[in-house]
Amino acid sequence: MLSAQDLYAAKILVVDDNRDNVNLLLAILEQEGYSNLDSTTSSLEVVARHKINHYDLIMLDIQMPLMDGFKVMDELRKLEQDAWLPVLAITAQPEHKNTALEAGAKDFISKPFDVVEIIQRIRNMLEVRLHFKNALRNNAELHRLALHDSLTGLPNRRLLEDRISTAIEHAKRKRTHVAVMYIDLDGFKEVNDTLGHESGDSLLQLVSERLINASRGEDTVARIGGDEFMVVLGELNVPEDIHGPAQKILEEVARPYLINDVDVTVTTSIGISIYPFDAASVEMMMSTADQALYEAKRNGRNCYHVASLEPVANQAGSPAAPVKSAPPVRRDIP
Ligand SMILES: Nc1nc2c(ncn2[C@@H]2O[C@H](COP(=O)(O)OP(=O)(O)OP(=O)(O)O)[C@@H](O)[C@H]2O)c(=O)[nH]1
Repeated sequence: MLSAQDLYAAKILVVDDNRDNVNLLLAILEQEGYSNLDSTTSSLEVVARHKINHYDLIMLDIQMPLMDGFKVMDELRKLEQDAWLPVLAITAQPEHKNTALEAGAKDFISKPFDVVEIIQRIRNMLEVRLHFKNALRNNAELHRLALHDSLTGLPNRRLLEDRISTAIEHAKRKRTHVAVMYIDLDGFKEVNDTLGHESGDSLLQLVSERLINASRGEDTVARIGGDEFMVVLGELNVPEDIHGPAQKILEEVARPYLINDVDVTVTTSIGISIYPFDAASVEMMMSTADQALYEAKRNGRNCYHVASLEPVANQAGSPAAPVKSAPPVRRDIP
């Protein structure tokens, strides 16, 4: 819903080469309660100012020297390609009214000014403009929600698949490697069972932050459900480059968390697939990483397993010691 506060805070630009007309319109607007007002007598300034200020309404005189209102609207339309041109044309010439509407103005006011009419037309236009802006904002929010996990704000599976696909395309062109890490917390169910679901949620949020901190800005960290996350690392020069990030994630996640004054520790297991060795498609990358995760769990948890590589034996009696895969055998990129 649009509030009176929203309406009166709308950004309005008054453009007329006659300073008296500008002052009169500003006085009418101020008297009505509008507080975010700007003005100019130079039509040449309108586009540059709109670029910076994104006005909700531009009251634009049509007959002006150097650049008339029609030319100004031509330029404004280039800025507002998918949007709604917030122009209220001002004209003394009856024959300009239709032309102004055809040129993109949403409405017009005539000179000499009729104050009651001006106030109503401004209000009508602003209502449409502000509803339009809200709709755009809501659309953007819906789009964000469709692609992100609501608990952690991380990309969800849908966005993740897109990112893996882009990373593979990039790697094909650059002849580099992509790694997909399938990350699953060890014994997370026990946290829920002993501390409650809310603490479990907090832990998932804190783990998300740790994963982001342990990754590069260009990597994608996603939550794909429950206590399962994925990290996509692009532009690996050699497959061996995965050992550092995997080890870092194991260590970061394993540092203690303070949740409602309780120290909580949790470890994680990671399955890793590497393009182009393990898989050439998004689905295969994810399912191969899943199988590798199964191996990591089987190997004692708190470790990572790279699908294409053979793991070395777990260090007996030391659950905290990660099982590392053997150094990879170098293969040429197909
Ligand atoms: N708090 C919380 N719990 C969740 C959420 N989604 C799933 N879970 C719980 O997370 C647990 C995940 O199950 P598992 O992966 O089998 O649990 P685990 O103890 O980590 O098992 P391992 O991976 O074998 O170590 C289940 O108990 C789910 O109920 C959530 O959004 N919040």
